[in-house]
Amino acid sequence: MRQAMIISNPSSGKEEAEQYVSQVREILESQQYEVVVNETAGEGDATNYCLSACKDGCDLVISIGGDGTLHETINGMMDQDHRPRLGVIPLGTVNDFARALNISLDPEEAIRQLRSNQTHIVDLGKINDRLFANVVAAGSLAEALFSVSSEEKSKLGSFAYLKEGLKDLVNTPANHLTIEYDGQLWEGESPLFLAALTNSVGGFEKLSPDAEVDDGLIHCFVVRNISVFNSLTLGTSLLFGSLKDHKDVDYFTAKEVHVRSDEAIRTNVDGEEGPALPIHIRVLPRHIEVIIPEEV
Ligand SMILES: Nc1ncnc2c1ncn2[C@@H]1O[C@H](COP(=O)(O)OP(=O)(O)OP(=O)(O)O)[C@@H](O)[C@H]1O
Repeated sequence: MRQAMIISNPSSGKEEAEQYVSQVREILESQQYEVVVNETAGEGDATNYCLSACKDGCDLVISIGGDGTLHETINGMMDQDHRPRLGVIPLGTVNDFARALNISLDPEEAIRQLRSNQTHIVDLGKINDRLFANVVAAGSLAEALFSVSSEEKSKLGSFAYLKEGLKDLVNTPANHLTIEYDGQLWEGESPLFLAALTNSVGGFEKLSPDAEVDDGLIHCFVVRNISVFNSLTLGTSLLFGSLKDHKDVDYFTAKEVHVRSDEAIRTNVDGEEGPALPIHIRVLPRHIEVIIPEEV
């Protein structure tokens, strides 16, 4: 019999994971899976559960939770030769990974979509010694953007990021960054460096429109030191998705990126606090197979 593991975070979203677990279990059992359910109790649990799923040769792992739970889940697959197929039931406020794969943001619909026979083999990224599914952000503006509380995020959705970001943009100091990518160099002042694997960043689905989930590329955006005057147009670009064409933004793609600074700069990885600079990012092309909805 095929084996499936459900990893569910009872604290995600509106704390409604429990009611979805039985619906997911029902679908998997109807597909002849033997199902194990693991609820997370805190940080690291989803990683440990997924690691044991890899080691036990499990066929399928379903992550029920927000981007944080998904991030922890995929980290259980690090350095594993056997990586189970992945299903995603999004319960968070942003849900970038689900957005990028056209998985419904309505959990009940996403559960129905698990019956799909279609999968997509997608890239993952590695930052220092951990994996990421979506985005790495660094710089003072990233710190401002990602310091939004969960409550505020739930209330305002993606716009919370923008609201906080714009408020701080004018006063955000730039940091001196040195970015080496595929043998090239970018050096200068920047309040924000973004490295995206998918088109959806912070809930903005058009922010990185050229990024395909399996293109083997890291899509990098470096915001150059911006004047007060330009902060408004940059905000509009964040909203309407022309970030890479903005005159104060440098855009490039790479397979491998090193970012360093003499200043102490924290990063944000898939919406969670990440390592401080220096960072080494590389793409792991077509690394995991994810269940996606059938095309209609
Ligand atoms: N039982 C639990 N109680 C409280 N926190 C938990 C529990 N299990 C896991 N966690 C923590 O929850 C965090 C992940 O939350 P997740 O991102 O999935 O949901 P969310 O915060 O609702 O989503 P979003 O960030 O998109 O709003 C992780 O930091 C993890 O350590």
